[in-house]
Amino acid sequence: MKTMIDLEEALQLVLDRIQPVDTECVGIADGYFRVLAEDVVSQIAMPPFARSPLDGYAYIATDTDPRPLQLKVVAEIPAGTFLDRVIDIGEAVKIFTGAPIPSGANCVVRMEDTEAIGDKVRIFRPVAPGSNIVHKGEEIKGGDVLLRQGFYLTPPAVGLLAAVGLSEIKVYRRPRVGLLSSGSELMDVGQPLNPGKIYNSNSYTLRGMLQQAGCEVLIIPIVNDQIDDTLEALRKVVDADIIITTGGASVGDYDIIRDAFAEYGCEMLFWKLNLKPGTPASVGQKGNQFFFSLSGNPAAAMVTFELLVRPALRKFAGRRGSEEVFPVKMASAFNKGGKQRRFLRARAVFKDGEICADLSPAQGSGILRSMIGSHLLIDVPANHGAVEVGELMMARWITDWET
Ligand SMILES: Nc1nc2c(c(=O)[nH]1)N[C@H]1C(S)=C(S)[C@@H](COP(=O)(O)OP(=O)(O)OC[C@H]3O[C@@H](n4cnc5c(N)ncnc54)[C@H](O)[C@@H]3O)O[C@H]1N2
Ligand code: MOO
Repeated sequence: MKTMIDLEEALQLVLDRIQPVDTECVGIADGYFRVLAEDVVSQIAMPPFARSPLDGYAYIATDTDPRPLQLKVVAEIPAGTFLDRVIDIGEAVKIFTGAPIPSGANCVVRMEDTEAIGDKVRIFRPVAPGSNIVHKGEEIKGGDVLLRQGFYLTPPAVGLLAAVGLSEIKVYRRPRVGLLSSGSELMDVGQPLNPGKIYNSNSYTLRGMLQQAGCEVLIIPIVNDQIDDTLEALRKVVDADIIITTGGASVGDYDIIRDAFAEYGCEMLFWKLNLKPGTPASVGQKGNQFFFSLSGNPAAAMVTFELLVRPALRKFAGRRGSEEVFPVKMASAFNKGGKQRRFLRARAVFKDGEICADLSPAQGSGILRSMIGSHLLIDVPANHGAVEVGELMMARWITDWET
């Protein structure tokens, strides 16, 4: 088994073996945060007809209209209706925002620049031909590919599906992820804390991150530092695509997770990443199931989730693209240079006209609070030395984005 490998090598080892999950059809209201399994082509234009963006009057403008211009009002078109008649020169139609432009009209003047006088309208500021018309298909043409296979369906993307009248879509099934917190010191919330124990927070943190990533989460009750108990727990989630454990990952006598994985029949792909925090992570595979062992330290578990598990989830879920990395200017310093590559948690702040990275004051791998309000992971290469204010560092977002 490989050990102490670079993140990129670890990702390659894992991603090369992952196949996307199968697909299913769902109603679009069940499509949020799912991944499209087909290209979506619009059958209709949007808007489906030329429409008015204003409340006002539609008429036939010329380049030589007098000021004011007086026209006869021959009809009214509230939104949701249409006028079954062509309008002529000298005529106007009272029209409301979102209503179809009547045949013949070539402009809309806004209500505020007009005055109604009986069945006439006086237009103080006549507009040029073509003014204030939203053309048919301005946003979407019939036959346009709206969204590609592999697209992560954000709320506006689901809105777009609705806008073109789609009620069902083909998506990848949600990856099923079993979540196991290992540690004899752990207790679940809802009971008084016993001596030497701590509350299990990792299951709650990771559960939410998995839900946001569009996964179905199977929570496995806390498991003691015992191989037999761990094996029994693993057998309960045989239909999970991925199993994530936290704790028991390092070198202590009670760090039994790797042994449990091996005894369960996993081929171990690697143990230990050459980075901090979260060094003792490992990944195993048994058939189509993948097993991620993350550090029990709460912030380390989150960071390695971002670096290692999230890209794997993307591939499982059928998503396109990969996490973006980009340079960001540092708004604060970090003096503890080290031999190992390190990912620092930072808040994205606006400073001197730029978005900068302000480091969380606590960077310990056990400090969960350091993740709250942190938006970025700053990649500090091995042997980089101190990180200085104003220095440009490579960063990635801590969250899920469509790409
Ligand atoms: N002799 C060595 N000791 C350690 C090494 C090493 O290389 N040599 N590595 C250290 C590093 S780095 C890390 S990271 C941790 C990883 O330890 P484990 O993954 O085995 O995690 P645990 O020991 O089980 O837990 C660490 C810490 O986190 C707390 N924890 C565990 N699970 C949860 C949970 N579900 N919710 C909240 N908190 C949790 C646990 O109580 C510990 O305090 O090992 C170092 N040691
Ligand atoms: O690899 Mo550990 O998370 O630094 O303490």
